Amino acid sequence: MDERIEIKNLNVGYGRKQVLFNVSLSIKKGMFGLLGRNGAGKSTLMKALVGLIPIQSGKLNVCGLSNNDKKQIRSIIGYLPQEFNIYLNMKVDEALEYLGTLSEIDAKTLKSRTEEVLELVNLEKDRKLKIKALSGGMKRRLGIVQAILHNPKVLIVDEPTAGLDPEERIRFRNLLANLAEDKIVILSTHIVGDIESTCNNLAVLNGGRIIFNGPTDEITESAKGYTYKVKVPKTRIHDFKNRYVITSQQDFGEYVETRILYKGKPENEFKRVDPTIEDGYLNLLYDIGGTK
Ligand SMILES: Nc1ncnc2c1ncn2[C@@H]1O[C@H](COP(=O)(O)OP(=O)(O)OP(=O)(O)O)[C@@H](O)[C@H]1O
Repeated sequence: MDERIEIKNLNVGYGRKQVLFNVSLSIKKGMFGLLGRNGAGKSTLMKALVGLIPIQSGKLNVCGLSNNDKKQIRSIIGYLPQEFNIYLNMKVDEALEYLGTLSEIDAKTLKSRTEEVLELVNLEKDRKLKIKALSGGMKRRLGIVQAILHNPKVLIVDEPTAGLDPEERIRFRNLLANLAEDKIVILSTHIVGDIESTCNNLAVLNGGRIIFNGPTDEITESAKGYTYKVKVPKTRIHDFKNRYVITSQQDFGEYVETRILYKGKPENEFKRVDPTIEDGYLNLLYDIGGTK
């Protein structure tokens, strides 16, 4: 079976409100990042892929299955929605048994698969805990368990690291990267760091349109030659902020060290630096010309 997701000229909306406009993407095995501001349409795209909302027009093909084969598509996709809060009063193992049965996994396979996956996400010792007693990070890992119980070819995770502490965030990213060795994993997020450390390819969605689709390095390169560090005296900072796109700043008392994106002729005190993926992303989001 073809291990690719092909999306062509996809249009999706809610009632009269159109949210996705002519989205086209080709996604292959490994980790793929979908980056965009809040409200850009990431969750809508994820839901359309899983078949939870209808598409207005366009084509979807998931590993050889077209969007008309909804039931079959669901059987090869695992999905962790943004809000994952199921069966709070059930114990971890009870919930998995229930979910596995709903997915029509036979009892013997379910038992061995549950063991395997709980171990993979390091929750094997917590199987007797009630779901409401799990921490945010544990709950997210349980979310992955329910999504991969039926061993899908595709795993879709929507904003999975929001609210996690740094250690749990790294653990979660590594887990996804391991899973991506033999699956298509789509990670939707507005956190640039999540993409930077795990995804070789990404798309940026802005206002329901794809504004970038390509290798992660390429987005970083887009800000090359336009990224500067500038030490700005406190007395000038207000005016400076009005003129330039500041991507970060650090206060050193007498002066503020800023990082800016700027395409005009630099001033003497501008020190050119190598861009990060965040600079590249912001360069795309803002239409950066000369000064603001
Ligand atoms: N059920 C719905 N009915 C009507 N409009 C909706 C619905 N769900 C989402 N929208 C709208 O669609 C647009 C895209 O929302 P979506 O949740 O897909 O964005 P997102 O990129 O996932 O954002 P976030 O990171 O905040 O979840 C927003 O304007 C939102 O208000």
